[in-house]
Amino acid sequence: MARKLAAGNWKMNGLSADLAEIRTLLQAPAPGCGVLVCPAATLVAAMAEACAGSFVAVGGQDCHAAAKGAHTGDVSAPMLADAGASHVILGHSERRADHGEDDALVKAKAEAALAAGLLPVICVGETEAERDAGETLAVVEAQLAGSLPETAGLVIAYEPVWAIGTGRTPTLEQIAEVHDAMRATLAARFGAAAEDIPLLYGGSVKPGNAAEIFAVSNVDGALVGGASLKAADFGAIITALDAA
Ligand SMILES: O=C(CO)COP(=O)(O)O
Repeated sequence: MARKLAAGNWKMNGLSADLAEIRTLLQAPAPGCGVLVCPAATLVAAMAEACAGSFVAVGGQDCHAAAKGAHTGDVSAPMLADAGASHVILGHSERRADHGEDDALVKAKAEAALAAGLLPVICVGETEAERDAGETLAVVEAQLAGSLPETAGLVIAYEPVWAIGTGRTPTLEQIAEVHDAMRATLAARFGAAAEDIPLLYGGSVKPGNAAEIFAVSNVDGALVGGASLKAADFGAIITALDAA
């Protein structure tokens, strides 16, 4: 069984004053599930310091495929690890859309992350047009085939693009269909190790819908955007996962 994981993606939000939300989160008793928060690169070191020795792990939101070099504005996996990160989100649909990232680049970044000792959180998911065309499983399978690293030390997040920041979510049956298919694909690829890969759902997860999503087959947690910014909301989602 994969360890359950509640992950927060702060996206391009958060100034140093917002670390107060993390300090509030840390006042709760440590849950049994894993907890991860991924702030912008500017906050990784300060958040890692605030979370040192606590139940909250810290991650980046992207890394370059190279360990260092002439890549102005980019951050490498060793830099994130050096700042105290243990994870890095890769292939988020916002990066695929905003920066033209394709599966091959996501895979190269994942290999770089693993080489630096970071656990990649690889994001996949269909657009609304792809779902309407009945292509959801094919799109997700192709993204997994193209973007996974060679080894099974990773986390996968299924994030339908049309559910991100919209307040809309797939039905529980639709989530189960994709998560079951992803587990089967991972088993074919990695064998028994696939059971240990946490499969997160992401897209408009809130305190009000978390419990029902966490009860879905092969859902091991969530990658939470907007509702991870406030300790009260993210704390409620963590509590729901812990109880699932
Ligand atoms: O993209 C997401 C997490 O990576 C989901 O964002 P929201 O939870 O704001 O819909």
